[in-house]
Amino acid sequence: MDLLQQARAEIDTVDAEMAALFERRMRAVADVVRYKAETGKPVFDAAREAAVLDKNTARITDEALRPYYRAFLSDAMSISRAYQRARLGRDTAAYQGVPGAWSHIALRRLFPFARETACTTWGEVFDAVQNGDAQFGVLPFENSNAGDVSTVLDLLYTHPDIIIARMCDLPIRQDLLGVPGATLETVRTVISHPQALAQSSVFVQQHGFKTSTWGNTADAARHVAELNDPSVAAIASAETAGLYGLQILSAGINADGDNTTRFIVIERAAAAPAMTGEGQRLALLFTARHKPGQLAAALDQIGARGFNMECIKSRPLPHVPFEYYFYVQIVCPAGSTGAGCQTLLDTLTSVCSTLRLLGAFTLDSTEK
Ligand SMILES: C=C(O[C@@H]1C=C(C(=O)O)C=C[C@H]1O)C(=O)O
Repeated sequence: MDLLQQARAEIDTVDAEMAALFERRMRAVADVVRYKAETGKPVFDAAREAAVLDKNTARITDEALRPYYRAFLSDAMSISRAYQRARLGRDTAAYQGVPGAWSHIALRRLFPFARETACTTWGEVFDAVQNGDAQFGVLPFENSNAGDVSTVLDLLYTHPDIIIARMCDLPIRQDLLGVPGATLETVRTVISHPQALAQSSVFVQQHGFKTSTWGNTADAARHVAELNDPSVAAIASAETAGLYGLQILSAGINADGDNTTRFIVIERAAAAPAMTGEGQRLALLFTARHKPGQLAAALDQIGARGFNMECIKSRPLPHVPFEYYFYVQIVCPAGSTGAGCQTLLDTLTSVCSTLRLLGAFTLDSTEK
């Protein structure tokens, strides 16, 4: 047996043992499901997961393997949550748009096992989560080029029962999609959303394509599939090609290679978001008194306690002319705990005129 065969034989043995252990773990998770069904407790328990990760990572003797084991266990718990949600019937996720839209792609990467529900507007996504038709809503929050999605921020402000449960960044890559048999040589016209056309204008000009604007990228792809004409192509995502049976004629044609959209997952809060400190971000919404230095006093407290402010956004208060609210996102420092976060919040409560903890979450990546 050569080295590869030997190693694979060992991996097969380990996998067989892990398959049995996986089933055993999931049987225990099924008991947790029964408990959560009876008590109505949320599936996700941030404090428990942080403790599980720390306790078990410390058991790994090879230090170089620790971060990999942490990621492995973190994935195992994410699968455990997906299983629990499915068993509890709490696995519906809402998004705005049509299949293949960027929100839909973000949803699929975040919740690969979820039941999906499409909404026409961002407000409808909030309604679905608010009234329990969906457990989660996936919404765009900010784009690295186009900036804030202010309407979504205002909807967060006006829905006090809703929290940000997760946040993730999705790189936006536009591809040229055509029907089977189409090539770069057969294409004459390219259709897409104006923004996608603008992002890909250098490529489009180089090839001398005519352009035509469309309501959104996913619909453009659907239209190209329906036309079944090799002279018409769409600019959309690779995922959209799969949905509508199109081929990728050219990948990554947008010139703005660092274009990234930050998405949030919203959830109806059963309780205040659980703060665990290190590794988390806190999202705060607050208003400040009309006195000199009030905003600075709040920000000073954040800095003085070692929390790094990642962003601050200011928006007009809904229905109160020329008054403003602030959204602040901060990173919990290394070594910080839930108690340290609570102390910061208590201090801010005395400095701000209103304060709401909108979320305590980790910033996920949608890229594997
Ligand atoms: C199993 C549970 O549910 C979730 C999944 C966990 C796991 O798989 O270990 C841990 C905490 C929860 O986020 C639990 O609450 O114990």
